[in-house]
Amino acid sequence: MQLEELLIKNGRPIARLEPRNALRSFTMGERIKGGRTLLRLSNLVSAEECQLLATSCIAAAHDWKQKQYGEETSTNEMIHLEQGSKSKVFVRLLTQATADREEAPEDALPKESSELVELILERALSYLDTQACPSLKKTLFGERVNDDNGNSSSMAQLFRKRQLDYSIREPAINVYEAPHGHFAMHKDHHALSILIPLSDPTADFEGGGTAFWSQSHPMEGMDSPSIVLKPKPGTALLWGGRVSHKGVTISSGTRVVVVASFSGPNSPREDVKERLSAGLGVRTILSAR
Ligand SMILES: O=C(O)CCC(=O)C(=O)O
Ligand SMILES: [Fe+2]
Repeated sequence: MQLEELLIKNGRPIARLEPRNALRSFTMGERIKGGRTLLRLSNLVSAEECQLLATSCIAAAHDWKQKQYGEETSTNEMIHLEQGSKSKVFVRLLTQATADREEAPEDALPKESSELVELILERALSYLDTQACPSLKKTLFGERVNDDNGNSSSMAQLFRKRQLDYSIREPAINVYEAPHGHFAMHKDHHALSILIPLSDPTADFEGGGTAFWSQSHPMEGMDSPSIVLKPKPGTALLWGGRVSHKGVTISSGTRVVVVASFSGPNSPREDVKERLSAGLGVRTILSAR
C-alpha cells in the first residue's frame, strides 16, 4: 500500500503537497478536517478481490432491480426511487450490519461480499491507524475517542466493535449503470469518507469517476470540478466531510464502488457543527438530523 496526499487549493486545481507548502505546518488530520486535502491509498484491494466483489455486486444489483421493478422496466425508470430523487441514480447495496441497522434486509449484500467489504474497510483503517499520521484518529474524532466502555480504541477497533457513527445506509456498495448512473454533487458531512472503486476505468466503464471541488460551496453546473479522479480498482480515495464531490455520470458500462463515511462515537456531524458555528438554534439543529 502507498499513501499520497493531494492538496485542494482554493479556487485552483489540485496540486501535490510539495515539501515547502505552508499546509505542511498542519497535521494530515487537520488538513482532512479543513477540507484541504484528498488522500489516495493505492493497492488497498487486490485485483482478484476487486473482480470477485464487483462481479457478485453487479449480479446482486440486477437481482435487486428485478425484485423492485420487474422485468419490463427500462433503465430510464430504474432510478433508485427509494433514494427519493433523480440526483442519485444507482443501486446501493448494504453490508449485512448496515442492513440490520437500517432495517432494510432486502438491500443487503450477499454474506460473502458483505464480509469482504468489512475486511477491506478494516484494512484501510488499520493502515491509517498505524502508518498515516499518529494523531489522525484524535484529530478526526475529537477527544471523545473511547468506546462505550471507556477504553481507548483505534479506528480499526472501533470499526470492529461497530461503534463508528456512519452516514445513512453506509457502509455500502454503489452500482452505477450507463447511461444514467451518477450521484450529484454533495458533501458527506462526516469526519472521513472512504471510497474504493472496484471497476477498471480503462475496461469496465466510460465517463464516471469522482469529481471534487476545491471551494467549499460550489454550484453544480456553474463551477466545474477541480479534478475528476478515476483511480485503478482497489485504490482508495479518502476525504473530509466538507469536500464537495460527485459520482460523475457514466456513459457506458458499469461502475462499482465501496463507500463509507463515518465519524467517531458520539461526535456531532459536520453539518451540525457548521450550523452550530453559524449560531443557529438547537431546534434547527435537531430537525436537521
Ligand atoms: O461514486 C462516487 O464517485 C461518489 C460516491 C459518493 O460520493 C457517495 O456515495 O457518497
Ligand atoms: Fe459522497
